Formats: sequence, C-alpha cells, structure tokens
Amino acid sequence: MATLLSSGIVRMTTTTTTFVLKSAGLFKAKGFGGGSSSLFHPHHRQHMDKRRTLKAVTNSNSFSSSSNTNRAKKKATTSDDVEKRQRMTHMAKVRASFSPSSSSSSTEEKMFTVQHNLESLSDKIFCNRSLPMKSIRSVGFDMDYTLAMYKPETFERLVYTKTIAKLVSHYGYPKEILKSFQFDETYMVRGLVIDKKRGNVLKMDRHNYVKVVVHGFKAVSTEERLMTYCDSSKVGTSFTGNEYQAMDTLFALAEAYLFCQLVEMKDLVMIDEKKKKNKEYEKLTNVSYHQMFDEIRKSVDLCHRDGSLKTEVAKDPAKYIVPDESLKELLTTLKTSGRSVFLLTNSLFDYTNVVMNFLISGKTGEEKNLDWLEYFDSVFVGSMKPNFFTQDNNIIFEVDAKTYMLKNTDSGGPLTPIGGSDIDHVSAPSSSKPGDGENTYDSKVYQGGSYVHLMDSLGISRGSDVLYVGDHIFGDILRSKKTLGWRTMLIVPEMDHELEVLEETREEGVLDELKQLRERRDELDYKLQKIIFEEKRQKEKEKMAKTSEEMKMVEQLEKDFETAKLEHRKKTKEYHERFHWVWGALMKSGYQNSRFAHQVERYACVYTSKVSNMLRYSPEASFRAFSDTMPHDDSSP
Ligand SMILES: Nc1nc2c(ncn2[C@@H]2O[C@H](COP(=O)(O)O)[C@@H](O)[C@H]2O)c(=O)[nH]1
Ligand SMILES: [Mg+2]
Repeated sequence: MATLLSSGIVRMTTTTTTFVLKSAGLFKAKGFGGGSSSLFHPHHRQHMDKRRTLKAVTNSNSFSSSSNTNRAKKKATTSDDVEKRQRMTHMAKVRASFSPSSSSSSTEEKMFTVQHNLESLSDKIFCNRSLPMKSIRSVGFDMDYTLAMYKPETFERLVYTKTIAKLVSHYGYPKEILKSFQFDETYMVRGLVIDKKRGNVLKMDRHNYVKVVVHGFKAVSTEERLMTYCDSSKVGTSFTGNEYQAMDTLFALAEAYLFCQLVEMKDLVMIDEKKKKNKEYEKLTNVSYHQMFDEIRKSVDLCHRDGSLKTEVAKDPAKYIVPDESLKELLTTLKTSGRSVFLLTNSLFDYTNVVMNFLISGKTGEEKNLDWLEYFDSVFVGSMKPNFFTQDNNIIFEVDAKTYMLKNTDSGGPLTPIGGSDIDHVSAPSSSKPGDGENTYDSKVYQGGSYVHLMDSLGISRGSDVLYVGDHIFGDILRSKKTLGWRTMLIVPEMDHELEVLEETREEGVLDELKQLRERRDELDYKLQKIIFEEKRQKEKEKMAKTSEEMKMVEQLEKDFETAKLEHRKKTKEYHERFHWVWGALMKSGYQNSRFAHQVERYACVYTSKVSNMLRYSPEASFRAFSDTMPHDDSSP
C-alpha cells in the first residue's frame, strides 16, 4: 500500500488483505459427529505426520527431509513408528503402481490431455469447470503461498512469535505468554471459522451446518453445539459479519492457534480467584473473547506491515520458503508456448524481489539481481487484491526495479527497501503507461493499479483468455472469476496429505466399508420407522394391542439399528481422524462436503496441490470436468 506522508513523499507500507487466524494442545475433546469425549493424546497425531503444506512440497528434497526430521522427532516417542514405516512403504508401492491410464478419463479425453509423469494423485490437477488451455493467452501467478510455499514449522512459528511479542508490548497481555506458549503448527487447518464472541472455532459442512466446535482446545459437546449453532435466529446462517472470521488463508493459521491458547488461558484465569486479582492477568480478566481476537488480528496485521516478518525472511529465505527447482522450467514452458506470463501479488516490490530471487535463482542478500523479471511480461505488486479485480480507478505506480523508486504519480516517492533507509528523492512523473509499448525491461513492474492496467499491459481484452493461479479463495479466485470471467486455478497444498490418506483408505477398503455401514444403518432406520408407523396406523384403526411377536420384531430392529449406527459412527470418526485428529478431512465434514470444499468447487475452475503440477500436463491440455451428479443419478430402486 502507498501512503502519502506529510512530506509529500509516497512511501510503501505494506499490503492489506483481510485475513484470519488459528491454534493446539493436549486437551479433552469430543470426537466427530458428536461422539463421546476422548482425550486428545499425542498418539493421535500420528495421523498428521504428513500434513498439508509439509507434503505439498515433494518437489523439494531439502524441505521434505527437514520436515521429515521434524516429524520424526515428534513421532520418536510414539510406539507406532514401525507401523508408520510399513504404511509409508505401502503407499510408495501404491504410488508406483498408479498410472494415468488407470484414470477414468475417456479415450477422447486422453487424446486431448497429455498427462506426463503422473505418479500419484497429488501430482494431479482436478477440474471443476472445463478448461481448455488452448483458449488461454495469458497465465498469471500470485506469489505468496502460490509460487512461494512457506514452511509452517518456521514461517507460521515466526508469525506466532512476533504476534505474541506485539500482544505483550502493545496490548498488555501477560508477559508469561512470551515463555509459556508453545506453538503446534499441525493443529489448525484452513476452512474453519472463528466465532469471536464465544471463543470457539467451528468446522462446517457445505450447508453451513456446524459439525465440530472447539472452545479453546476443548471439544464442545453435541448438546451444546446443537443448542448454540442450530438456531439460525441466534447465529444467522452465513457465519459472516463482524462476529465471525473465516480462515481462508494459510497466513491465518498461527493467529487462530494463538486465539485458542488465549481463550483457554482466560478461562483458567477467570476461575482462579488468586490469578483474577493478580495484576499480571488484569488484561485477560477484562478483555472479551471478541476484543482478544481483534487484538490478535491487529498484531498480526502489524507484523505483516512493519517488516517484522519480511525482514526475517529476507535474511534467510531458505529457512522459510520451500525452494522450487521446477519454477523456471514452468515459466519458460508457458512463455515458449506463446502465452504471456504475469505476476500479481499483494506483496510490495522489495519483498517480491527477495522471494522471486530465491525461487528463481536461489540468490539472496547482496547477490540478488533482476534476472527473474525476464520470466514475466508484467509484474504487479502491492496490488490490493481483491479490490484489484473490482475497481478500475486504483492509482498505479511504475516501479523502478533497480532503485525501488515509484514513478507515474504526481508525487511519486521512493520505496524503502527492506533493511534500507528512506531515499530522499522524488522521481519525475513518467508519461508511459502499461501497454503503450514504451515499457522497458525496468518499467514492466507496477505497484497498485487494476485489472484494466494489467490486461492492457498484456494486450488482452477478454477475461476468459486469462488463467490466474492463486491460493486465496477470496483474494485471488472468487472476484477474478466472478467479476472478470478469468479462469482460475486454486493452489491447495493441503491436498497432498488429503489425497494420500484418501488413497490409503481406498486401498484398505475403508471407504467401501463406510459406504456399506451407512447403507445398512439407513436401511434399518427406514425399515424400523416404516414398521412403527404402519403398526401405529393399523392399531389406531383396529384398536388392537401389539402382539408379542410384533413387539419382539420391533425390539430386534431397534437393537440392530442402534448397533449399526454406533459402528458407523465409530468407523467414520476413525476415518476422519486419519486426516486430522481434530478437524478430520479438509474437504469433508461428516459425509458431506466441507464448507471449504464447497467454496473450492464453486470458485476454482481447477485446483491442485502445487504449481509445479502444471508441468505434468501439456500447455495445450484440456482439463475436463466430470459430469455433475445428483443423489438420484447413481441410485438404484
Ligand atoms: N497487512 C497484512 N498483510 C498480510 C496479512 N496476511 C498476509 N499479508 C500479506 O499479503 C501478501 C500476500 O501476497 P500474495 O502474493 O498472496 O498476494 C503478503 O505480503 C503477506 O505478507 C495481514 O493480515 N495483514
Ligand atoms: Mg497468495
């Protein structure tokens, strides 16, 4: 964002996008589908040893190994290592045996879609809405969490630590949290919603029906969950508005975790008379959950703006960002296929330069150069998405990539590079604008602006000619698709873990078993209800009492139904815990699609776990959607 200082100089601050939160621990919790309480034990975490972003980066050996080391450390105390290793070997075999020819696509599809080296499902691009790449003339990329995948164990931890420091110094939270709070980057997942007022975190299905609730880290009972969230006159139906915060981005996970920790701490203080009177905890006694969340949010926001995070990443990008050795090849392939390629990021140029140098050439610090710009036809930084897609009158600056100076404004001013001091100079306004053919190598970088400037710079007028690849369902995908008709690819690094567990469970026949259990349960339920209903009608007509035979039959049916229900519930819970011990599968909620999955389905034309998967397909590939199905489509009498 550019702010006009009193000196008349425009200084880059940082980007603003509305983002959210997250949190963890070993606490008492309810299971899925409102089952009985169970202790969240470290043992349960074995299911999470290959989680979202960690697995998203199979293209990086160094990262995989460091993550694995971390995970190995975590698991060292569990007794399931052997079983785990067996499972991994099993999965490697499954992967090796997987071939694209086993996919269900038709011969015609195969003729059009060249898929190479598809070794596992996690290499695949999934299609919601058909996308013939032939019609795409320009491919654009978001940077953070799209091209640059951050390492949760370092980056989220950094956000977490810096935020705590701000909560203490700016808002008076107890100093104790600086030392006592520990971060677990595996606890929170995307797609959840924070209920700020009640101090809860919610997981919902696609109908916005709340299926899992934790308060702090404590699972909320089924009765309480239903009482609180099933009355739409109390909580509404959309779970939007000021009381709620959706966790739409991976940037939000650290803050959500912190929120749970502080909720838990506040609750403990409130029942401890000694602590309640202690000055150290005064803040917690007085603050509401809602205010607490807002203060966390503001602190995180500040960390993104004041350089707390970016300075650290700039010092050692390899510590925080997963290298991507295939990126150069991908960008070159797209260019040589005749497409223009652009970068569109909310990050400012100084930081973009750090990240792109690292990703393209591995260069850091003084070694950085501008060679990476050669891979892009246009670079738009500080873009203020999603407004970039909806407002066409945003101010645009030209960025001099060598000096970081801003031009093209009446009062253009310099950008202060990370770690640098203000440059006491105001550049002359330039008359050139994107697309006028006068842009030089240095002047294809812009700050701000809108889709009009971007499309102009690329010489493109039709939205459907553009494919934009991003990670943020609202910031990147929704508006660009809805307002401009751009085609969209959503990056979901969590898919790697999701798909791996899916493959495993499918192989083991768990999914079939669950389906059968569900069918049995439903069948018994229908039968029972029908008998009870018919009997009642009959008896009312004839004023007869139930025969003992009939009573026995109903009793037996009731017993069978109860057994089937419990077994189905138990197996469903176990199944979900294989994805995540609290939140279950990212894309499912019970046996429905999750709220997150619903958004992915609605807004992303295609989705995949990592950008490098694009290299596994021909640039002319046609991604085809499966035909839509409704419950009646595959039903039998
Ligand atoms: N001011 C804030 N900036 C934030 C926050 N969360 C993330 N960010 C920054 O946004 C961009 C995202 O870039 P993109 O390439 O994905 O468009 C990056 O610079 C983040 O640091 C926030 O809460 N407040
Ligand atoms: Mg992003």
